[in-house]
Amino acid sequence: MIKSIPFKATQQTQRGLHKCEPCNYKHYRCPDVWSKSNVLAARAATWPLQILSYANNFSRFSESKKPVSKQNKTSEDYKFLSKPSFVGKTIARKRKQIVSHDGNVDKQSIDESTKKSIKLTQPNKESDTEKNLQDLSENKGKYHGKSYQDLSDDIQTKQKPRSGGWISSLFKNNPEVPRIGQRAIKPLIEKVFTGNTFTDLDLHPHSVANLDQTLGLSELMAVQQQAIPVILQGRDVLIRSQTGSGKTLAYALPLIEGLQAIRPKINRNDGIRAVVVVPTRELAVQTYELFLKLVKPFTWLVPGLLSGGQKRKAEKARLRKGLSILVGTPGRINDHLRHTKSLNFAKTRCLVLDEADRLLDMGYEKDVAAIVKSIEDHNKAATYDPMDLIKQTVKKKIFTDEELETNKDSEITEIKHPLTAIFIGNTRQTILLSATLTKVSPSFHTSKSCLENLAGLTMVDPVFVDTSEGRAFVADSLNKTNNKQKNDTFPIKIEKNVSEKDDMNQEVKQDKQIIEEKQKKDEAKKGLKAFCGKDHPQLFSQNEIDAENIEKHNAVETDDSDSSSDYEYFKVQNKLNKKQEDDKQNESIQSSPLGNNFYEAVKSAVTEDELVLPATVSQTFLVVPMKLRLVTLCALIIEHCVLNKKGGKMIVFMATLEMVDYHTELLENVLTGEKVKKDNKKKRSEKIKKVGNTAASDDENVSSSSEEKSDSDYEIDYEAPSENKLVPLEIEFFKLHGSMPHEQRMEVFKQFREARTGILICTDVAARGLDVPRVDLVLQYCAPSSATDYVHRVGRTGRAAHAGAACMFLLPSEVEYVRHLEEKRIRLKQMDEREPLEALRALAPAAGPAHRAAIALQTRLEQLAHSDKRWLSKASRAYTSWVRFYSAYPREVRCWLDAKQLHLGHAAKAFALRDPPAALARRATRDPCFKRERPQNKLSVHDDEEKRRPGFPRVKIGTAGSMNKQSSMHTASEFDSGLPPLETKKKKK
Ligand SMILES: Nc1ncnc2c1ncn2[C@@H]1O[C@H](COP(=O)(O)OP(=O)(O)OP(=O)(O)O)[C@@H](O)[C@H]1O
Repeated sequence: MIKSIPFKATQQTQRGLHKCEPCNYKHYRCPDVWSKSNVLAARAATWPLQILSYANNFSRFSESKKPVSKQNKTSEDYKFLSKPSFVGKTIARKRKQIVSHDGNVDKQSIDESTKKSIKLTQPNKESDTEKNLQDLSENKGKYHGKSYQDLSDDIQTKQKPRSGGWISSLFKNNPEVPRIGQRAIKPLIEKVFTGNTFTDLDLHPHSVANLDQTLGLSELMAVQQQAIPVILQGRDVLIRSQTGSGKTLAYALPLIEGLQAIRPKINRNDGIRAVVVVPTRELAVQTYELFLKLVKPFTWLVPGLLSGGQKRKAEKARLRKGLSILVGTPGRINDHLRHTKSLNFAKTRCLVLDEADRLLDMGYEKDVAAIVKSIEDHNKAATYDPMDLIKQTVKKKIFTDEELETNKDSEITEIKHPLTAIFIGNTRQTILLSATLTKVSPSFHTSKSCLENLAGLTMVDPVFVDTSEGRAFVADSLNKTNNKQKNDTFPIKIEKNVSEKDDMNQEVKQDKQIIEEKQKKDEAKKGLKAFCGKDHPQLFSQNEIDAENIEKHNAVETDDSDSSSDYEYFKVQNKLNKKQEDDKQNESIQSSPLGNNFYEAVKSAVTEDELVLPATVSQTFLVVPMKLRLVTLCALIIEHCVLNKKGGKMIVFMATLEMVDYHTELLENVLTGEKVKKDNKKKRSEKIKKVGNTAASDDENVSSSSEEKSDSDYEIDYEAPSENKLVPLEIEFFKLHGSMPHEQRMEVFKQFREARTGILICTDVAARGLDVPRVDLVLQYCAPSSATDYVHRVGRTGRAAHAGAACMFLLPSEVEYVRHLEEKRIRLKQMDEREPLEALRALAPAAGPAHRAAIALQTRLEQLAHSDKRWLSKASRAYTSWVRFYSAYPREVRCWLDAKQLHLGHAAKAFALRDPPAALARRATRDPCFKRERPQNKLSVHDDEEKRRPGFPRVKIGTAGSMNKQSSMHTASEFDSGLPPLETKKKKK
């Protein structure tokens, strides 16, 4: 018999003994009905239903949760709480009271009703449990082994889209868009073409003819006019010239000129004479292709390519056959240095680092250092001659015009260019190039600067070629006879007042003394330091040059570079010059024709952190609230690629490869109706199949149709409200990022180069060096990590003096980033962010005004992103990767690109997601495909790798590589060599 014991809150209840709801007993756990397993089973069976009903019942649920006002409660309501001795967590429930008509509690009826309720509830609960267990067994297949995330994703994707009026929050609660004016910045201008032709240079006539016939080039570009003679002189050169100004040809042409002149003619078995290192595979291919074209008249010169992703075996075979010029990425070259015996640099006399600032950054420093060291080691091993060492004849010889004339009868006259002599001699030439070769590279924040931290490179008396107007023209000073003529083309305005020199105050004199002491010290070392341009006698007053000095200065030494003292030297020099500027010294350089050009050039071009962009590119930015970013991007694409009658070609830069993958697929499906097309195609083919299978049994048909029906219940209805109907457009999409398979990467690059119109969505892998014709718009969907990255991205348009446009998306919180760019003399104009949305009317003509069209588009984007689990996980991955990227912006730009300012809920909308950020992060972290991005520069000489692969030389160099770990995280995968990763040691169980 079931006994009713009136429940009392005692000390025991505090310890866990509590009233059991179904049987009204007080015990720890009900032994028969509510066993733990039963409770769990019953709960599990009702999960999906609970979740489903959660959304619909939310409002009711919240209503029922409304607190009961205290005033309506009687003392009876607080029956068990009134006990003064009770302090604990157990909350007494209000027992059902039966109140008689006169208002008193009817105790007898309580007992009866309690008995009744026990009698009634006991069997009911049992039957509920049975039902739950039955449910569970029925749904076992469906929900078994599924996590909460899976179930919630199921529900998300199977929910039907809402029919009827769609209330969108797209234009609500957006922050105000600030309008910031433009500062009066005068951007630096560079002249692109000179008006001179290739025939004006001392080049082989076949080369000139080939340029005209194969490449259609006849007019010289500024950087070519300045750099080619200097390189032919055999000098070490640093070349800084704006993007798309023809730097590749500026070094490739003289290299071939020097090599073709070697007599007897070299052949491919003679060994690699020149090595060109570039940061990305695409750039390597592009450079290699240019060399192939340039060597056409000189068939005995063979260029070769070593870039990641290709089969190592094929590359080995190519190396075995022999090459004269090697173009490659650092990782791959290093790999072959370790594994391919036939790769030997014994005869390498020229090293070119294209995009040098990048190569000496991003952790590549080690790879470059390893290449430099290999060149030196191979050279030493090949030229080991004890007699040579005794004679100490290893020195660099720079031939001047006088020398060439006076030694007419000697063997030197047989060599047209000193560069040829370098190729057959024992010294080495180093050429560094970049559009952003600045002394204070943004990624270097130590006292060591970019140019002083050159991965073990030694540059002897380097010449700095800078083509921007108003800056010194170093190459002129090399050749006295040509000086005047060249100065006419590029006037130098270096101001210097000799008369006032004597009146310098004491401080300046002291500074001067320091410099002199430094010079003496250097002379005492009998060698020259890299970048100590003032030490180069040819660059200063001609009277001061004597033969002995030249001899001294030209002697190559092997002392370690004392970069910190160099840095002091530069500082003092700066101080001096500022002083001189303040004093308004107005004497022109013409008064001293060979003034300290080199020093001035280095001072103005290297110490100032100013960046130059082609004047033909119009630069703008749009401040777009987070929620509107995706629709605005679509609008710009439509405006540029569809509404533009000429047909536009554009590049969109995004932060991460997950973003590139997701956005390319999403936009392609929605804007071109790819998904609808595919679905229709599928339906049609299914129909055809069905017609063909009329002989199939009726039973089968019935079962299949029922299956179809159940599936279609969850399908997204693309025919939904006509207002939301989008017109499919003709746009060709391409994508490019570092994690794509090599073949696909090359194919995309090739296709996009050949395409007349289209849109390339990519990471920063396409930011440097790529020369894609007819790109007329560069869109930066995510702000770049530095001003130099901005320059290189924008530099993909407006190449070779063609017109171009660049646009950058900024959030209202990021708007001050423009000021940062202005500090670097980059000037951008703000555009009205509402204007591009008008283009969406072409996509959704039925929607009416632009904002309705935007809502229709956003709805469709969200529908697709939630159409199945694959889409959901892709979207969540893209979102999470972007959040991670954003929070890892380098410190120097973090004050403008601050992750704390982000509204993550709005950001989800920009990825066409509806979930709250926490749910998105949860989904992404549970996704097995989504690994935390790690640097994949597999062939870098990391310390741990050295331990695993003993024998590979460890190169001690500066710490610049590690300085930029964060930014390397963003794009490290772009520099993957394509080789399988090193085997990791398996942990013992
Ligand atoms: N003398 C010339 N006349 C006309 N076009 C030229 C000339 N020299 C080079 N070009 C063209 O200019 C374009 C840009 O050249 P290149 O890629 O060498 O530029 P770059 O300075 O290396 O650019 P980036 O800094 O972006 O790497 C190429 O399409 C090339 O064919």
